[in-house]
Order: sequence, then structure tokens, then C-alpha cells
Amino acid sequence: MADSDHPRLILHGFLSPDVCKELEFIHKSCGTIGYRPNVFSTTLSHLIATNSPHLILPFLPLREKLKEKVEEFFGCEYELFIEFTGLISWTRGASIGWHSDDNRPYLKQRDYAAVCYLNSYGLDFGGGLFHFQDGEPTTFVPMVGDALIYTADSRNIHSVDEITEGERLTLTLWFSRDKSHDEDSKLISFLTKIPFNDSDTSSNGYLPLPASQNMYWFPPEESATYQSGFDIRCARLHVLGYQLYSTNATFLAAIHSTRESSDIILEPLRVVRGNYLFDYEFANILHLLQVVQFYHWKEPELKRSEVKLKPAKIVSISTSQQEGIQLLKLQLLKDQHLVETIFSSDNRGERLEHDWVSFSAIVDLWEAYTSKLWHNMVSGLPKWIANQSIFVDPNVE
Ligand SMILES: O=C(O)CCC(=O)C(=O)O
Ligand SMILES: [Fe+2]
Repeated sequence: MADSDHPRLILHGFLSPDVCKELEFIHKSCGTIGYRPNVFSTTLSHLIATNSPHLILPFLPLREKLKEKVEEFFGCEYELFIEFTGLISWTRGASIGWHSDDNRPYLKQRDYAAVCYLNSYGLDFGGGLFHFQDGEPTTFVPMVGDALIYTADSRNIHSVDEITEGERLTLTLWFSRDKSHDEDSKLISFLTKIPFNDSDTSSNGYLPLPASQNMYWFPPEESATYQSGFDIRCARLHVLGYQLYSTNATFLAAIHSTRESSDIILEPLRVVRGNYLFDYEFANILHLLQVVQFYHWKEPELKRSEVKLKPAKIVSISTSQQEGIQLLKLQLLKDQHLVETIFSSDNRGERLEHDWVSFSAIVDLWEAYTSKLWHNMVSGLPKWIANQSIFVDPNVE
């Protein structure tokens, strides 16, 4: 598998399927426009910036395990720092030609790369095969749970074929020997700016706060115009069969005026599916999207658990409400054809038979999941600050 001219390592089944699902949940509810066309990304600093710092916790054991593997394989124990951690997804049209990962002056600090595949070639996406220019293997077929580790220099020149369908998702890390590029110190400085108040978890301090609109607007071409393209959060809801309803009194007035309708989704929203409105107010679009994606992650588990469920509060939508829903959709998804081209693969909405009773239970389960992570993060933070390093605290469950 590896030779000294092309140092690389393949670990099959490195991540469990459930961890892959959890990271998929995070990416599909928190991801933003990426660094190349048709690419989406979720960085840890973005999670902190959108008041979801607790969502960095699921990454921590994986970062530690990967760093250990890299140091052990390349014989550089205790020498490396994590330079970057992120979830990166590629959709139809995305590709990358031959390159090494340190091939720009501002990337010279990168010594090693680790790419973990969170879904599978042939099943979740088409195209997207990984190739090494020299040495074995020449081609690597991404499969869920596998990790590919290699040096970031010219001994491992590689490329990725264009994605032809679906969404190819990875957890990607780069490692550096240069302490000045340690991701942890940067993240800790962001974390210390958040005004945590753990004493009262009922204060909903953990609700996500959207970043600026341009981070979520998918332009069909290079120019970031809002005249065409779509909002990726609404697009992700749309392909799963959900729509938005705003109770905002100024909503209809706003939508007919020049006011950016993007502002409306930063305010309380309700969710609609088919002819029903779910009678629950979400704080904003990210809150709603997190709950919907959580539903798609956890619903099969909930079905198996035989938990006794309460009836859901839903109401039929009126014709005038339907009008408002359509108008908002037109504002946020200017190019629905493009939405389908980019995210159509996400037909989990069709595979999963929607059930409002389960959905209603998921709202509470999302809250329990979130507040537990939030509490754990707040408990770990003083130690992270003291050590200037983010790590799994063995005393916290
Ligand atoms: O996702 C992959 O398989 C590799 C991506 C890559 O080469 C890069 O981001 O530099
Ligand atoms: Fe690369």
C-alpha cells in the first residue's frame, strides 16, 4: 500500500457509520459556501461564529485519533499541530486536478493530510474517484468510514474526478509542525469571546445564530449576486420537502417591497410540509434546519425505540398562508432548477415517510442533544484555555 517514495496510509472502517451520520447532520445543517465552485464547507470556526460551538465536540475524539495515527505512521510523535479541521462536500460539477496540498505559498505549513470519507462512491455520489499520480494505489474509491492519509508535499500529487451526481462528503484535516499554525489556539480565542451562561440552560443560549447572508447564497456563476441562485439552507429544506412560513407581521409587506427577504429568515419561522403547518416557532432558519436534519438523522432510531409519543400540533394551511409560503420560496430559491441540480440527490425526504408525531418528539430530542453538548463544552472550556489546546475531557461523559 505504501512505499517510501510515496508515503501514504489507507485505513478502512476508521470511522463508525453513526459518527459519519452525525457529521453529515452537522454539515447539512451548518455548512456554508465553500472555497471552490459547487463545494460546501463547515469549519470549526464557522460553528463557533454561528453560536454552535458545542458542535465541535463530536470532532474532538476523531481529531485526536487521526493525529495519533499520522504521528505514529510518519514517526513524528508529539510534533504535530492540527492546522485545519473541516467538513467538505462536493456536488455535481466539482473536481480538482493534479496538485499537492502544500502547493501555494500560504499552504507551505501543511505537512500531512487526512481525508475521511463520510459517504460512498456509487451509493451516495457518482464520479469523485481519488487518484495518485505516482505509486500505489493509483485510484482510491471513497467508501463510508475510510480514511486516507498522505504527505502534503509533491510525493503525493493527487486529483479528484468531477462529481457527476450526488454529494460527496469528507472530514478533512491538515497537520503542521509549525505551532504558529495551530488551529486550537485560533479556536480558543474565538471561544473566549462567546458570553457563556451555563447556569441556566433553559435560557436557550445554545440556539444557532446565522452568519451573514453571502455565506449561504449559492451563485450559479462567480459573481455573488442575489438575482439568481439560491439560499443553501432553504434549498436543503426544499429537497427534503419542507417549506417556510413566517408569522412576522411585516412579512407580506416586506416581500412585496425592496426589503431583503433574507432578513425574514433570521427571525422566528414555522415549518410547513404538504398542507400542514407545524405549530412551533423556531428561532431562525438555522434552528429550523438543525431540527429537520436531526430528524433525518435520528428518525430511524426513534422508530425502533418504541418511546411513547405525544400527538403533534399541526394545522391546515389556508390559501393566503400558502401564497405567503410560495412568495418566500421564490425569493430564497431564485433558481429552483439549479437547486435540483446541486442537491437533488438528497431524496431522503422521499425515502423517509414524514411523520409529524415523530417530528414533534425530535424537537425535544434535538434540545436534549444540544444542551448536553453545550454543557459539556462549557465544562471543558477552562481546561482548554489553560492548556491552549482543545481535547476530549475524560471526566466529562
Ligand atoms: O476529497 C478528497 O478526496 C481530496 C480533496 C483534495 O485533494 C483537497 O481538498 O486538496
Ligand atoms: Fe488535495
